[in-house]
Amino acid sequence: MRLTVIGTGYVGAVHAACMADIGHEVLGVDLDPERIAALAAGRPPFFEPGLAAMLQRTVDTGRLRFTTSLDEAARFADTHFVCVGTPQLPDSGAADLRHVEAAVDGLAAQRTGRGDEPALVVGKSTVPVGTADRLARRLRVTAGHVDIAWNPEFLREGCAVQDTLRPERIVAGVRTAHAEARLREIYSPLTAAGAPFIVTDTATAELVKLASNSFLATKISFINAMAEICDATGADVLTLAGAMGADPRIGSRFLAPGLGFGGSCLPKDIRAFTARAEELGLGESVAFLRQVDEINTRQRRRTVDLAEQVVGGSFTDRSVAVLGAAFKPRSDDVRDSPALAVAEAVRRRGAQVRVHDPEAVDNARACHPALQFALDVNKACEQADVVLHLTEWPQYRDLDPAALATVVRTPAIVDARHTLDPDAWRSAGWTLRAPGRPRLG
Ligand SMILES: NC(=O)c1ccc[n+]([C@@H]2O[C@H](COP(=O)([O-])OP(=O)(O)OC[C@H]3O[C@@H](n4cnc5c(N)ncnc54)[C@H](O)[C@@H]3O)[C@@H](O)[C@H]2O)c1
Ligand SMILES: O=c1ccn([C@@H]2O[C@H](COP(=O)(O)OP(=O)(O)O[C@H]3O[C@H](CO)[C@@H](O)[C@H](O)[C@H]3O)[C@@H](O)[C@H]2O)c(=O)[nH]1
Repeated sequence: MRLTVIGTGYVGAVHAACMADIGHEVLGVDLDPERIAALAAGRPPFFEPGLAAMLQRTVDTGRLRFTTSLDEAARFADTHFVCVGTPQLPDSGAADLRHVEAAVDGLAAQRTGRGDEPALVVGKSTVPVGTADRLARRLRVTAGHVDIAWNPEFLREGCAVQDTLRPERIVAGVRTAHAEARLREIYSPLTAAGAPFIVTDTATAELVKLASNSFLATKISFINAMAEICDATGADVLTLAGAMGADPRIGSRFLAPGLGFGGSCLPKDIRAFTARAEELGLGESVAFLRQVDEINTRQRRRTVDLAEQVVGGSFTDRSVAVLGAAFKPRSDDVRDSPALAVAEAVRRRGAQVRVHDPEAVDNARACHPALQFALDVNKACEQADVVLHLTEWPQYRDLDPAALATVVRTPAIVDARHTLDPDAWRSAGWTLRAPGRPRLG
């Protein structure tokens, strides 16, 4: 089938490439001409495992093309996936829907009437519950020949290609049988391979996305709240999480304690959900999400405080090495990165900070020009008074503690992600501290 993908960021670029890979003819659209030029040459504008090869392959077959023209998109296909950003508004925390509205209105206005069937606009962006209904009411006034559906995206950065090709579920929020049939046809290669296809109304589809992210965020903050209790009582949060997770009703996934969640989704989505609930007069129903957010932010401060304790109570004249800048491993995305928030706070408290990351240094430097960056771990750790392990890239787990001990000034490390082997580091002469694991200290 022919389809377009409007917005070619982390979601849109992956969706476009995967849809072409499963056999569709796809036109990707973005306002950013540099991004479009890179994609058209088969180069992803960000790091995502597996994407570069897939992009090159699908561009070479001719099934995937790119443009900056919405007009061309409207003429090219009858199905348009909207994957534009829905960032957080600065004051209220609500979702900024400007880009979604511009894309949907633009498509409706430029629709030139291909055949009798209405064009189908499929939202993939994360939006407040009720958005599709509101857009549909608006479109009925301007363009009765456009149908709207919501098909929220659940991919995780770092494994986005696999998540798209083998999704745990496809949620199709539709208003018409025609929209359902079209989405079933588009996703048939994935459903034939076993992906569940859940059909619902658009409001429920929008809510599945917000409720899922809120639940995941709550799980992470729950275990981090337990880490605080562990620090005060001598209990061990890793053993606790392992024992809790062994109960299948609880499950061990998303129960990893440490520095908490960041990125472009969980933090902004719980705030946008709270803002929407308050708008509906239902603030109390999700009041716990404010606590989830607060617990999460507190983990950043706790990590800074722990590091300050390790260097003797003050960062003044101290040199701090930071391992990790991306908000999670296998990504170069630094949006709301907990690691960079900690690095910046440590710098503001007077330390000299040098940050290493395998993929995210360029993005990090652009947002945090006052931090220093190093392209290899040894350079970052040279003469450091403490090393902070803040993003759990697998290569950090494989570091040789004995060799690194010869590079730093003081062999002290804070493992805020709990993926280093404490015994290996301590037997190489390091002091290793980790939040929620007071007995290590
Ligand atoms: N990043 C993720 O892992 C992820 C996963 C699931 C859902 N989401 C949601 O998907 C949406 C997109 O997220 P993202 O991370 O890909 O955003 P992004 O900022 O990486 O990309 C958005 C792209 O849309 C383009 N754009 C904006 N307005 C446009 C317009 N009118 N026409 C064409 N292009 C336009 C921008 O230039 C940009 O390239 C958000 O709602 C987000 O919450 C993100
Ligand atoms: O047990 C855990 C799991 C994750 N994290 C942190 O939580 C954040 C988010 O991680 P993850 O959810 O894996 O990454 P995202 O790519 O942000 O994906 C989330 O947000 C996307 C955008 O909405 C959704 O599509 C995904 O389903 C949802 O997992 C990262 O900072 C992780 O370090 C933890 O601290 N502990």
